Amino acid sequence: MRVEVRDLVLRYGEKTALDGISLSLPENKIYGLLGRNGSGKTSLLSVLAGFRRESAGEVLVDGDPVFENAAVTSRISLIRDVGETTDLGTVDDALFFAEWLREDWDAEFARELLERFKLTRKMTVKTMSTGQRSALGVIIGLAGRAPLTMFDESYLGMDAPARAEFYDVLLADYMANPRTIIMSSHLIEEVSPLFEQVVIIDLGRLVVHEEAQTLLARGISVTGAAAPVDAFTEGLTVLGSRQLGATKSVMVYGDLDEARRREAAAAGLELGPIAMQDLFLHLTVDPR
Ligand SMILES: Nc1ncnc2c1ncn2[C@@H]1O[C@H](COP(=O)(O)OP(=O)(O)OP(=O)(O)O)[C@@H](O)[C@H]1O
Repeated sequence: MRVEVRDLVLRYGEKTALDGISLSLPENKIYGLLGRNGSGKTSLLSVLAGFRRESAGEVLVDGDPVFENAAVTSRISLIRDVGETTDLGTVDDALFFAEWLREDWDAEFARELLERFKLTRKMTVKTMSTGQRSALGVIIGLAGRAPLTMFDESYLGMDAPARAEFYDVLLADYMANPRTIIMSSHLIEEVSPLFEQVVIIDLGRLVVHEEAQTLLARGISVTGAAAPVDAFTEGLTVLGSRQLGATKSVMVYGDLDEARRREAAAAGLELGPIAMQDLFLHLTVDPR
């Protein structure tokens, strides 16, 4: 499903959580939604899922408004963080409910996922560990095959091997059954290889919406003797810098054409990539 958001504002009383976000997400891609704590990720996903009504602006999924539109919301799945499924009975009850809710539910796939994540149908959700509850959320999200599926940090409770398993399964299933997937996460380095496009929000505003590869290509570290590094990076958008003795490394954000790259080489400077995590840190404001 394709998502169009225009001038979206969401207020909680006096608090403005989303402050005029416009976004256009073509269908059948995997999107990463990144932002610091309190930047508005959960708020945005809640509005996209129709859990909350926008205070202003427009939210369209496949061209239709979302809020109180069952025909659209029945095809949207938002898997939130752990804990929200705690008052359900057993795993079997949770799966039964999910199957009833989701028209594209794949019962065989759900069975396979239960085995992969080592859950049994008899387990009582309330007494399951955090990681097991996360896994249940992930199973419901994957087997639901909703045309718009969103994971709001839902897999953070799982341990590293379980998360790796989730990423593998997600990618394989997405290839076989393309759909629009939005994932919010704090584990940027870990999940960023999955993203085709990245959306970064900060303080309720859109900071970046880019192809992941383009975003990574725009982040460049320039390393060498301090004086030529300073001369080369003057006028560029500098994200941060480090100096060790006479060697300086400056992170810049922008497009460097071939001529500029040759110029750097001629000045004895080394150009290198920046990790997604570093780009993220420097493109957003520390809320503390
Ligand atoms: N129900 C609410 N009532 C009042 N303010 C809220 C409510 N929910 C969220 N907020 C505020 O709105 C802002 C955005 O919150 P949101 O939960 O969307 O951020 P987030 O990016 O998902 O954060 P995190 O990464 O910490 O989960 C925050 O300042 C938060 O305090």
